[in-house]
Amino acid sequence: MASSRQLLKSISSSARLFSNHRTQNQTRGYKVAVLGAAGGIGQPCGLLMKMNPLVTELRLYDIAGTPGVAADVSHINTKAQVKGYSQADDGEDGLKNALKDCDLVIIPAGVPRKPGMTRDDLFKINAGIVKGLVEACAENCPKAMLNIISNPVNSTVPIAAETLKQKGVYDKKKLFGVTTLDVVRAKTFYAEKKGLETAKVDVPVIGGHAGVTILPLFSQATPKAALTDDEIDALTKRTQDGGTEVVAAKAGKGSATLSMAYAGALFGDACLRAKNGEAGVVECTYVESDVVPGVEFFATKVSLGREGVEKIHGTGALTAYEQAGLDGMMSELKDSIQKGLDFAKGA
Ligand SMILES: NC(=O)c1ccc[n+]([C@@H]2O[C@H](COP(=O)([O-])OP(=O)(O)OC[C@H]3O[C@@H](n4cnc5c(N)ncnc54)[C@H](O)[C@@H]3O)[C@@H](O)[C@H]2O)c1
Ligand SMILES: O=C(O)C[C@H](O)C(=O)O
Repeated sequence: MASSRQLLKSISSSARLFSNHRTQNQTRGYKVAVLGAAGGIGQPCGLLMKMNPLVTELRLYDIAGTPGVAADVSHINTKAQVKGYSQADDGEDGLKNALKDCDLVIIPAGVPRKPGMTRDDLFKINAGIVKGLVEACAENCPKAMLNIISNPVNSTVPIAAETLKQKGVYDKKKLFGVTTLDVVRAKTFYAEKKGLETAKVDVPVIGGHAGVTILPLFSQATPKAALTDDEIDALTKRTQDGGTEVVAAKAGKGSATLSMAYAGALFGDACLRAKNGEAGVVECTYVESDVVPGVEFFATKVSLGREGVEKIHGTGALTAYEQAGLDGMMSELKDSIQKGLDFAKGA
């Protein structure tokens, strides 16, 4: 068992995940808000963003409960100043003040799945929550990068895009659906299967974030390891069903929270590093894209820069199995995008 000294050492070296680049770039400080900050994802995500040296102000917003979360997180001895805002304590000003001039807004607000539900079953409640929060972002921090975690991501990102358009502040370079957890899972499952060092593994995941729309590209995984067709099929299905695996294991107590907070903090950090001028920041993310004809939003590898999306990469060469996966997701992805756009347009 690790001694507490070893444990602390390992936590601080994970914290260096967030700080390796800072010797080369002049470090600026950024204002970051987490909306839904008292929730299962919001609390650990707030904690991880408090550990990020690029964050100077961390605003934690939820309907209720955020003053307690903020007081707790604020005692951690890193430089970010933490403040909690809630509708219950601050009324309408809570959200406004949480968002004022933010550089990055991370949104895990909304209800999670229970066993037997699809992500689309969350649309009824979460669509309105995301629309309302994005309207407030448009009014209070129109230049912020927005990281949308709330499900169904395939629809909530189009809702956010349309909402920002209606407010006259849409910048497609700054709106991201967070699909990092799919990448995290694909890397973990591939490394476990092939006995590889997990930290050195990369697996791109394209498409969207629900069932068959999640398409891991094991043909492009690095380091390369031989995989049989059956292994590829099993790894692909496990990645697509990763969220459902957690929902089933939690047996009615929600969906992935800790691994999502980790993934959300990694993606948030990538946005901040790019904003801070670090070169070569590339992440898979669901953005407005013309890589695949017929769908307006799609996840592939994206190079990030100071202003957000710098370059959207293509899918790369696909195997016949992957091409079939891409063809097979199109109608679901199209429908989910249209559903989001229609909702935001009030159609
Ligand atoms: N993108 C992904 O990969 C991914 C992964 C896991 C979960 N999720 C999604 O993230 C969302 C949150 O999951 P969770 O487990 O944290 O749920 P949770 O219920 O534990 O927390 C959600 C929080 O959002 C808050 N909230 C609701 N409406 C709000 C509003 N209008 N303003 C501010 N806060 C509001 C709630 O009060 C609650 O504290 C769900 O929709 C879930 O499906 C996405
Ligand atoms: O599966 C869910 O409902 C939550 C999330 O989208 C996940 O992939 O874990």
